[in-house]
Amino acid sequence: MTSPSTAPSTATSTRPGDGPVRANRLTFTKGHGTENDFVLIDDRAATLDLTPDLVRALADRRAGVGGDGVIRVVPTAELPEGAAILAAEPAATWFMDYRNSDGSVAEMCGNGARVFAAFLERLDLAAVPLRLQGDQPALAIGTRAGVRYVRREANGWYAVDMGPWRLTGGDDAAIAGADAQVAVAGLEVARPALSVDVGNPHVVLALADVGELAAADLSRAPEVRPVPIDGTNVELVVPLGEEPGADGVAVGRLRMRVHERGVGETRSCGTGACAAALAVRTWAGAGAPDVWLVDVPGGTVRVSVLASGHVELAGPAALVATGELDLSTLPGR
Ligand SMILES: N[C@@H](CCC[C@H](N)C(=O)O)C(=O)O
Repeated sequence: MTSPSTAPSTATSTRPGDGPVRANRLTFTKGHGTENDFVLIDDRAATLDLTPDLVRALADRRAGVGGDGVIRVVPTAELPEGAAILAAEPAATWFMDYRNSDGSVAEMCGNGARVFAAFLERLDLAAVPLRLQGDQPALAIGTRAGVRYVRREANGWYAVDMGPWRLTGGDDAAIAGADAQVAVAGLEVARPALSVDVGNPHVVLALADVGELAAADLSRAPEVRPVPIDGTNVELVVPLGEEPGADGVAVGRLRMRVHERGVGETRSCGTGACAAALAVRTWAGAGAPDVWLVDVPGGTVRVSVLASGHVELAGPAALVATGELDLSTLPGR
């Protein structure tokens, strides 16, 4: 993404103008960001009817390809929300159509945005006019939460400007440090928690130590009160203190597990890492670090609170396989 010449040109399995399905076989790529894994579909021709049933079948880990979600590349102009996105940013020509593994639609996926950028590079679709973020070239992408900008770092990580964030409960929640109660199986009492909106909804609760974090049973959805109307992602965090960053400025660190809306427990959640860092930073008060390393079961991501009022997520993205799925083998087809 730093320049068109860095985009790999191999394994482009769909020709421009083709749909992803030929002879009832769907071409897909499998990718992950810190083991939050996705089935990626090149639908640049916007011909695929990505129904909830098809999403569930693709994401099925036994009868399908398997993934926490499905991500479709589609021209932004083809989406109902596309006109508003393109009016805000004409360079956001490609839209990340993200679906949870249960078939539901979500506004945003942070790990998915990095993997989406890597997939656009693989497809040679990332050499669109790049926008400057500060002095860095960045790829603009359309999402249901609005335009997002992705840039490549020297270490190969992708950094996503995740846009504005807010504590859902406003100043009162910031002062109290909580606006919800969450009961988690395996933990004895319900805990106070802080709701954070980073384009999609999150509720973050702090646990005493890594022993408690390990004891939490996330095979069932935590019970959140008051019940969020649209559901929520829930992050369990253990703050691990501060450490010196590369430039000598203190960096915060925390460990996190997550139960994702529409999925279940996953090995990483990018928006969840942002929400977790923002909650822990709020609890820590004035002088807390702006940069946080978030350790998740699938690796580590970096969250930075930007002076612009946005939050940035950085981490790896990997494309691990490309193949064809025989759609006639899927249930109901
Ligand atoms: N894993 C994603 C978040 C995906 C959406 C989420 N499950 C929701 O329904 O809001 C991430 O990396 O952010």
